[in-house]
Amino acid sequence: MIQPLYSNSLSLLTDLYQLTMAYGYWKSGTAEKEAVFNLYFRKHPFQGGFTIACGLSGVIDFLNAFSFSENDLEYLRSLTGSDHRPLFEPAFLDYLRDLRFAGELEAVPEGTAVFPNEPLIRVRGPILQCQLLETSLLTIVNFQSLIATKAARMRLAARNDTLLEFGLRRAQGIDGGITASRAAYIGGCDATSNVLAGKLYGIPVRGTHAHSWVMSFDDELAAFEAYTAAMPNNVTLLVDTYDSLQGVKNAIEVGKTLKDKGYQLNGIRLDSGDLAYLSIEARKLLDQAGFPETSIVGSNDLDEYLVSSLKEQGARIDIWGIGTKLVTAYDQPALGGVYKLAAIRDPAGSWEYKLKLSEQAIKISTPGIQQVRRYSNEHGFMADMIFNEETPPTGSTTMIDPYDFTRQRQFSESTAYEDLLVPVFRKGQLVYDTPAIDSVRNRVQQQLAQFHPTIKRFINPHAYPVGLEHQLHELKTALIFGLRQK
Ligand SMILES: Nc1ncnc2c1ncn2[C@@H]1O[C@H](COP(=O)(O)OP(=O)(O)OP(=O)(O)O)[C@@H](O)[C@H]1O
Ligand SMILES: O=P(O)(O)OC[C@H]1O[C@H](OP(=O)(O)OP(=O)(O)O)[C@H](O)[C@@H]1O
Ligand SMILES: O=C(O)c1cccnc1
Repeated sequence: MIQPLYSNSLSLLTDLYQLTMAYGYWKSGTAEKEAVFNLYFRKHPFQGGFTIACGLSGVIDFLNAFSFSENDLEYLRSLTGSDHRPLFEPAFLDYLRDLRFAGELEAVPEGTAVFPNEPLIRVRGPILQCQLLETSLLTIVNFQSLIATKAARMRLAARNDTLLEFGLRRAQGIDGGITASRAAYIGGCDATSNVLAGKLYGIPVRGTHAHSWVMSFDDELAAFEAYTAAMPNNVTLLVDTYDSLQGVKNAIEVGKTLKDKGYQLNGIRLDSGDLAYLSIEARKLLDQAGFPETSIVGSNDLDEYLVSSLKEQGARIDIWGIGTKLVTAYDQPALGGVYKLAAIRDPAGSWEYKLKLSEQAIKISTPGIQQVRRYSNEHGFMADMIFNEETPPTGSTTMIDPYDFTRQRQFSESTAYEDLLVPVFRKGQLVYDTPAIDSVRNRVQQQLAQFHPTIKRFINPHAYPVGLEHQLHELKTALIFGLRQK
C-alpha cells in the first residue's frame, strides 16, 4: 500500500521567523488579508538547461495533515523572548489550534520540465497561512526537484540502459534517503535498492550483493555457489572482490550450474578498476561461454559525466548502479528555490502588486497572480511566457525577455499552448487527482522529448526562452521605477 510520508502533522517543520511573522500578522489584525506567494528558482542546478519539478505529492500530504497538535502548542507555549516571558500569547496559540489551510494552491504537475523564474507553486489565501507554508514547501520541493533533475541527467547519459539508484547509505539522513529514491525514480531511474522507498511509493526494488558476502567465504567460487543456491532466481554476482576477470570466470562456472537447474545468471557487477576495459573483457568472456543474456552492472562513484564517458569509450555496461553522486546531488547540493510575496488584496478589494528590489536584476522578483503559458509547434515546445491572471493575454501576444527588453517574441492567437499551473487546493480542499508515480515518471520523458537537444546537453546548454507577457513586464517595470524613486 502506498502511504503518505508526511501523514503526521509537521507544522513545526518551519523556521521560527515564520511563526513570529504569523504572530505579528495576528496581532496587527492583518492575518486574514488575502495574499499571493510564488515558489520558483532563479538558476538551473548542475549548470544545466532544465529542471524537473518534483515534490508536489509531498506538499499535498503536508497540507492535508497541516495542523498544530496539543503537543506542538505546548512546545510553542514554552518559548520565551529576551525578557524570559512567553513569545506567544495564549490567544494566539488558541488561534493556531483551529488553523487549517483554507487557501488556494496551484502547481505545475510533478515531472514537468521547468525554467528559472517560473512559479512551480502559487499559494493564495490569508497572508498568515501563506507565510507559514514558506519553509516547509521549499524544503519539500527544492530537494526533490534537485534529485529528479539529477536523475533525468543520468537518464540522458545512460540512454536506454537500466539505471539503478543505490544511494541510501550516502543520503542526507532518513528523509533525504527516502525522498531521493522517489525523486530519482521519477527522474528516470528504473529501480532503487531502498526497500522502504519501494514499499512507500511502489518503486521497483533491485540489488546485487556486497563484497562482504564474498569475503565471508574462504574463496569467491564458494561464495557464488552459496548465493546462487540460496536464491537461484535473483543472481547478479559482484566479481571484483579479488580479481575482476577471474571473478567473471567464477561467475560463469556457477552460471553453468544455474542453467542446468533451469535458471539463469542474470548479471555480474563490476565495482572497481577501469570499467570500460573490464566490461569489454567481461562481455567477451560471457559471450564466449554462452552467456550473451547476462547483463553487466557497473558501479563505483558514477555520475552523468562518467556514464557518458564510459559509453563513449565503448564500455559494455548494460546496467548502471548510481548512489552517492545521485542522491546527494554531489556537485550542487541545493536547488535555490525561493518563495516570494507577489500581491496583497487592499481593503477596497483590488490587488496591490508586490516586488522585491535588488541590485542584481536576477534577484528582482516578479509581481502578479502568475501563470505560465507554454507555447508549442509541430517540433515541440517553443517558449514559456509568464503572465498575470488578472490581465490575461488576449489575441496576439508579445513576450519580453526580462533581462533585455529589446528581445521580444510574438505569439499569434492560434499558437498552441498549455497553461502549466493547475488547481490543487480550492478553499483548503484538495481538488487534484495525484497521478500514479509511473505516470509522473513517464511525464518527465515525454516532457524532455519536446525540447530541442541543445537544451539537454551537459556543457553550455542553450537557454530555453522564458519571458514576461508584455502587460506583466510593464507592471514590473513600473513597480521597479516606483520603488527606486521612493
Ligand atoms: N574507463 C574509465 N574512464 C573514466 N573513469 C573511470 C573509468 N573506469 C572507472 N572510472 C572511475 O574512476 C573512479 C576511480 O576508480 P579507480 O579505479 O581509480 O579506483 P577504484 O577502482 O574505485 O578503487 P577501489 O577499489 O578503492 O574502489 C571511479 O569513479 C570510477 O567510476
Ligand atoms: O559508488 P556509489 O555511486 O555511491 O554507489 C553505491 C556504492 O555503494 C557500495 O559500496 P560502498 O561504497 O559502500 O563501498 P566501496 O566503495 O568500498 O565499494 C557499492 O558497491 C557501490 O560502489
Ligand atoms: O545492490 C547493490 O548492488 C547495491 C546496493 C546498495 C549500494 N550498492 C550496491
